[in-house]
Amino acid sequence: MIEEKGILFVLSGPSGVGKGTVRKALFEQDTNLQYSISMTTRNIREGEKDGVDYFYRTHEEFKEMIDTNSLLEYAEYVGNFYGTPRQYVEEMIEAGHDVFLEIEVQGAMQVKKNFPQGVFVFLIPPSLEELKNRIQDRGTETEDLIASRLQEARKEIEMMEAYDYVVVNDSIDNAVQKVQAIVQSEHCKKERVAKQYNKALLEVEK
Ligand SMILES: Nc1ncnc2c1ncn2[C@@H]1O[C@H](COP(=O)(O)OP(=O)(O)OP(=O)(O)O)[C@@H](O)[C@H]1O
Ligand SMILES: Nc1nc2c(ncn2[C@@H]2O[C@H](COP(=O)(O)O)[C@@H](O)[C@H]2O)c(=O)[nH]1
Repeated sequence: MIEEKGILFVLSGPSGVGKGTVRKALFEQDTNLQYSISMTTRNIREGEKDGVDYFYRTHEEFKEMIDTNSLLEYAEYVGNFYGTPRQYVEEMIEAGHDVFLEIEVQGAMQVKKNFPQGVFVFLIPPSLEELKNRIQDRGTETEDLIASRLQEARKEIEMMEAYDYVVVNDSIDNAVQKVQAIVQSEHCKKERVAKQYNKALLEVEK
């Protein structure tokens, strides 16, 4: 019989589009998904918690993770490093759990190269004006950093064709519903493939 592995979902999109907001709302509905907490060298923001929002690390500690091949992917983004701890993701997937990554585009493309069976979802804003308003209203970045993140956003949006799905985050409810539908549909696909495979195996064994 085919071993049931978990599905790796990757959510990307420009900074401020609402990835974290959509993911948190999705996790309130879908308790079967496991969130992979990333490592970062950026400073902790007010209200964030180490080990919940990120594992906050020094540049030296992050470099050590790179050197020991402990990251599934990593990227430098607007002056800081971000990466996905490899062991957690691999163990969860092997054990049959679905894992959810919330990462920027360079990292997502590394995952796509090494783990093409993943499901890649790109979240876009209704407009660039609205994206700017969302980052500004969040109030976590200086004007300079907002400008750098918006500059990155233009490059990132050009990459959306590399993704399996594109979802517009117009309202949070709409976006969550669509991402939830993607998760369910990928599950149905996986179950159908497993059933077909197991049926074919039984035929061969007859
Ligand atoms: N559909 C929406 N309509 C209006 N505001 C939204 C919507 N989705 C998210 N927001 C708001 O936009 C801001 C940015 O959202 P969030 O922090 O989730 O973005 P993000 O993509 O995770 O950003 P980053 O990549 O920088 O971590 C937040 O203040 C959030 O409340
Ligand atoms: N390549 C990766 N990108 C990541 C990871 N964790 C988060 N991110 C992305 O970085 C930017 C900036 O995040 P912020 O918290 O400083 O606003 C954003 O697009 C995140 O999704 C990761 O492990 N790898």
